[in-house]
Amino acid sequence: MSVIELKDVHVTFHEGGKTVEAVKGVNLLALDGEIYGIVGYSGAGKSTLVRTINLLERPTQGRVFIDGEDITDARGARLRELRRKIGFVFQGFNLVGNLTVGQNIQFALKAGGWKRGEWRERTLELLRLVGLEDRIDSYPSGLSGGQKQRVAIARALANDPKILLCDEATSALDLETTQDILALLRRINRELHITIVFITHQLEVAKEIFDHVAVMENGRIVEQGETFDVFSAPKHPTTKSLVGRFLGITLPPRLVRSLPAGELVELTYRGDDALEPLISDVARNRGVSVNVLHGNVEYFGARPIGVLIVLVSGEDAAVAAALDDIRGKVLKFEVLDRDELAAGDEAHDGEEGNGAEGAGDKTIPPTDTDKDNDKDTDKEATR
Ligand SMILES: Nc1ncnc2c1ncn2[C@@H]1O[C@H](COP(=O)(O)OP(=O)(O)OP(=O)(O)O)[C@@H](O)[C@H]1O
Repeated sequence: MSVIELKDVHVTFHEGGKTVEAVKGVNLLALDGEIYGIVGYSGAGKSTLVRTINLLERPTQGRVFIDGEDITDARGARLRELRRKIGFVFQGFNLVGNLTVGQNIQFALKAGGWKRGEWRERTLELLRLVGLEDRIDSYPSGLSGGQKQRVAIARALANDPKILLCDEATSALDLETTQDILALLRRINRELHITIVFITHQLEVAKEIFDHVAVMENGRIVEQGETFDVFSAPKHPTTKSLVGRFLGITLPPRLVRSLPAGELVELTYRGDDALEPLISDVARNRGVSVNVLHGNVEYFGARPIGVLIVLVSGEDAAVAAALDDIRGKVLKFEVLDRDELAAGDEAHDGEEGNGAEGAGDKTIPPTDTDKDNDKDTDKEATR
């Protein structure tokens, strides 16, 4: 296990007379044995940052520490030794096409100084770990994307690294294969006690395995913390945008146009908070009607975050009081602009279907509060 610390790291590229400040003064601390994730949109500087950890990219300023040792100036044999202890998994697998699976791994074993007589046994051990011992003699071209990534992971583990760096390691894979690779990485993290730094632009990956997450934007870390805390109450606009896109739910314009009068509100809440009783209480106490139009619950680790779109109707004063009651009880409260939603993209509307019934599998047609609350509870219970 290992602790990684970056102190005020900058990376500046000079290319064709242009200067690109890819990383601008990043401080980062990944603790022993955790899965530390970095998320951000394309071009934020994630790849450049993660590559400074094994000095594939040298900081133009700042220091890199592994287990308290300043490695920033490591070269020659010391650098090779460091790189052996820091495995790297790439988005594009980077397997050598004219070598078999076994030979790809043995390439790393040779570089790591393993004796030739040990290669086969060690290769089989690594392939067993990733569930591919029967493919030792296959060529990469005969493997699926997920299998190639498993081989790449086995290769990255060849020299018993203490740290594994994953650069968009699942971005080239479909959802199901992504889940398998994430489960494998989590097992490696837990069983082999390897600290993992994982960068991705996919929140579905981040929410699954990150213990700690840092959000990167324009070369800087703009927000970080425990994954659930960051995603359940995002503060920086970039985090809000990432989470909003991920959790985001939209109402078909045709449905919005057909709704009765009332305030349309989007509520984001911790899924383990009981929102349904609150909504029922508010509806009863304030004499208003609250219809749940749409709902989504996503799990971040083991903990859920929910989003509901509700329509609150009744006397103006009662609706205002009901909204006040709800506002303080949720993570995020946003009154939606009905006119804007109603004027939305007609093509999208058509795709989604003709109103509530055909409005996509996340949309719930307007019904009474209790019935919809049951649906939402069921949704959580089946996960
Ligand atoms: N070797 C390089 N030379 C010049 N500019 C570079 C180099 N590597 C990266 N950059 C630039 O640095 C910035 C950050 O790139 P980086 O790849 O680190 O971002 P990212 O968040 O990983 O995005 P992506 O997921 O698209 O790779 C970009 O503007 C990129 O064009």
